[in-house]
Amino acid sequence: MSEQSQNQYHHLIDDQCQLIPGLTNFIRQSGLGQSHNSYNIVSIIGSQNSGKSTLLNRVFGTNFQMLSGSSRTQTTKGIWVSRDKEQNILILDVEGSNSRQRGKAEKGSEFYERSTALFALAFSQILIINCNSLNLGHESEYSIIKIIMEMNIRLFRSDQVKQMLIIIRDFNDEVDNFKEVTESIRNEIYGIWGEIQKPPEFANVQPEQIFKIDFFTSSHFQYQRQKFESDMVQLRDRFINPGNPFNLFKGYNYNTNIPIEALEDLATTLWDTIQKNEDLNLPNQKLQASQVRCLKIKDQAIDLINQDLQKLKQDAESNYLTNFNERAQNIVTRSLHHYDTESQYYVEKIKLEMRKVLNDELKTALYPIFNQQITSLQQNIKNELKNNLDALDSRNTSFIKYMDDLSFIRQQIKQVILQGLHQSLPFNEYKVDWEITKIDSQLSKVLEEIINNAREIQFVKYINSQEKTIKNSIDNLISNCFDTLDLEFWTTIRSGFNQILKENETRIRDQISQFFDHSRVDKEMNNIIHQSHQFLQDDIQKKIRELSYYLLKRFKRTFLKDEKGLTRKWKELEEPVIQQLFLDSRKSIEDILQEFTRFKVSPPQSHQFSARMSNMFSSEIVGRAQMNDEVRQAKQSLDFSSEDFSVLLDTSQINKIKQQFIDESEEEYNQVLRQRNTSFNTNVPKWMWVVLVFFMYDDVLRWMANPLLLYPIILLGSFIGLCVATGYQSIPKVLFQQIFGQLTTLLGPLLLKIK
Ligand SMILES: Nc1nc2c(ncn2[C@@H]2O[C@H](COP(=O)(O)OP(=O)(O)OP(=O)(O)O)[C@@H](O)[C@H]2O)c(=O)[nH]1
Repeated sequence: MSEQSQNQYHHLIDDQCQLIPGLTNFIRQSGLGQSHNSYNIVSIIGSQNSGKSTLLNRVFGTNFQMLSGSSRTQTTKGIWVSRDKEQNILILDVEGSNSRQRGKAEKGSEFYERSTALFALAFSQILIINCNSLNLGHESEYSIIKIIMEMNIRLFRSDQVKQMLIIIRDFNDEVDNFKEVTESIRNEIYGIWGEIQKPPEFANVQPEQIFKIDFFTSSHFQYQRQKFESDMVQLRDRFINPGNPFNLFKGYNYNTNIPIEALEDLATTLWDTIQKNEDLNLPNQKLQASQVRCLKIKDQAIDLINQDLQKLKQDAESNYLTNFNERAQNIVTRSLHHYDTESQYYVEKIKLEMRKVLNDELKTALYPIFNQQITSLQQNIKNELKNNLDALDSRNTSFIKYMDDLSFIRQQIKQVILQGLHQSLPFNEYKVDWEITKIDSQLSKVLEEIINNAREIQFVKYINSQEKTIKNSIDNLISNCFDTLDLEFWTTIRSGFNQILKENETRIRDQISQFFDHSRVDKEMNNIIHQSHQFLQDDIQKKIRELSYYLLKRFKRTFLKDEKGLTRKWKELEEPVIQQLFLDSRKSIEDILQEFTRFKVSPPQSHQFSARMSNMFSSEIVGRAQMNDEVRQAKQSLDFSSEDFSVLLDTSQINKIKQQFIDESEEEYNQVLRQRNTSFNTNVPKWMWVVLVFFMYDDVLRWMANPLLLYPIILLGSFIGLCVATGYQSIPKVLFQQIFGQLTTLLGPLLLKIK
């Protein structure tokens, strides 16, 4: 065949029983690619050199090679495909039967003839059986029809009645009666139908239920050439003119056609099945071809978006993508759109099944990228939380403001999670498979953990600072009580401590109950109260180590000072009075010391808790019998008796401190006595003062000339004058007495020694 004519044909099956790929290409190149399922297929079978190619070329405008001159060699080998010059009709020219050249083929000529004829019957809508009027009635002419009928029983699940057009060539209507001839052939065929072995279910089936047989006669090719050509034109009209009452495609259901681009798959499947000599089931074969095609279209639809998918993957690996859903949607939509467009003419069921497969594959391909996106989202959330918390920490705000800001941040991040999930979910239908609810709760869990952690840290800081405040107040209370030791020591401590707790508890409760639940607040308050009680114990224990110092200090204040706090004038007091004063003071201190045998502050309850308990005790509703364990315990703690107080100082420690105090207080007493009995200025004779003034006066005048002495004296004089003028003359008097008294104490003994 020349190169030019090669383009108008496709050699579908060669003479070695091989199906040659390229039918789809041929369909495209011959301009049938867009005909979808509105096309027809016409095949021709018949004896070798019976003028098949000649007929096809005349009727369909094809250019099949014809035998020229007197050569009787075979021109058509295997099956060749061409198309009608105008219409969407594919034409199959099948190698002639009774081929002498095929005798040596591998599986034999009979197998080959049967296979190609069966293929032509199964593949096409109209099978032309080319007969010569001269051969009619010959066994060889009917053998092919017999074979087709037999084989067609195996095609009984065909989707349409098979249409056969028997063309009787070289028909001479002057000699032969068309009606008689065709009736005779029809009877012959029905006779064959009766002869062939059929499965039981075909026993009562009439051949016309399976075959539609039409006849056409053509005039003698050589002797009635003009008429022959006119017959060919008429025959063409039956194929192409829908208005022709003998139109051969009338009533054909094009929906049973698979799309033309799947024909190659169908041809391959059919030929394989025929070659394996398996049962044919045309609708199934068509479904199979549809399946193969839909699978290919599905693969194309994946290939189409593969590059974008890879790009999305790369981008998602390096960053969180705010437009992930849009990009994923675009990928899926584009892929499905391609699939829908390309598969629209295929069997609905198969089309939908494969669409689901495509959808699943797209979802599966997107899932790891989605996972990456969620990992980035989680990281983003953590980073954003960290930045927000760092900023909040750096603002150094109050506890309440911090907690308010924290809950604002929590709300904000919740929004970020919602938005992130929205941005990462391309379709709502993916929600379940991609476990969005689970991811949402995981991300929320991460958020809650970080927020709770920050809350707890801030809470601990707050509690610590509050405990510090309480501790300072307790420190002050204890210091004051030790500075002013008296028999009311424990009462003062208890009421002071109670007051501190009450004030702080109200404040702390108010603040923390805005952010923590009732039981947590109660628990923390009890801890604070317990801790405060511990502070109190520790503070008192610490001070107790210096108890001797505080007792002596207290003793001095009672013994050395009068009720107004002024230093006693010992010289004005008689010794027995002083002794009595000493003994009284000592006794009171010894009494105070006895107070330190036990720690007399019971572990307190939360004020609000106690108040609740008290209310409950006073309530008549709660009878003793109804009192539950909690109430009973609380009541016991309120009834704390002195027996329960812990030991502070044992008897030996008390005795030791007492002894030390007695020694030190006696030393003080003796010193007072010495002071009383030692009078420097009264023991000095008056004449001695006169002599002293006589020898000193000129020196005094000389000292006065020195400004370092004169100015302090003037300043001192002015100060005394100012105090007198403003009515505070007692100030210089007291100062003078103090200074003079000290000087006398220091210098008196020295001067006495000199004397
Ligand atoms: N008597 C007669 N001869 C014809 C007719 N049509 C064609 N021929 C001749 O028959 C010979 C074979 O024609 P082809 O058209 O090549 O026959 P064919 O059946 O395609 O041949 P193969 O493909 O080799 O089987 C040629 O010499 C034609 O001129 C016809 O209607 N009657």
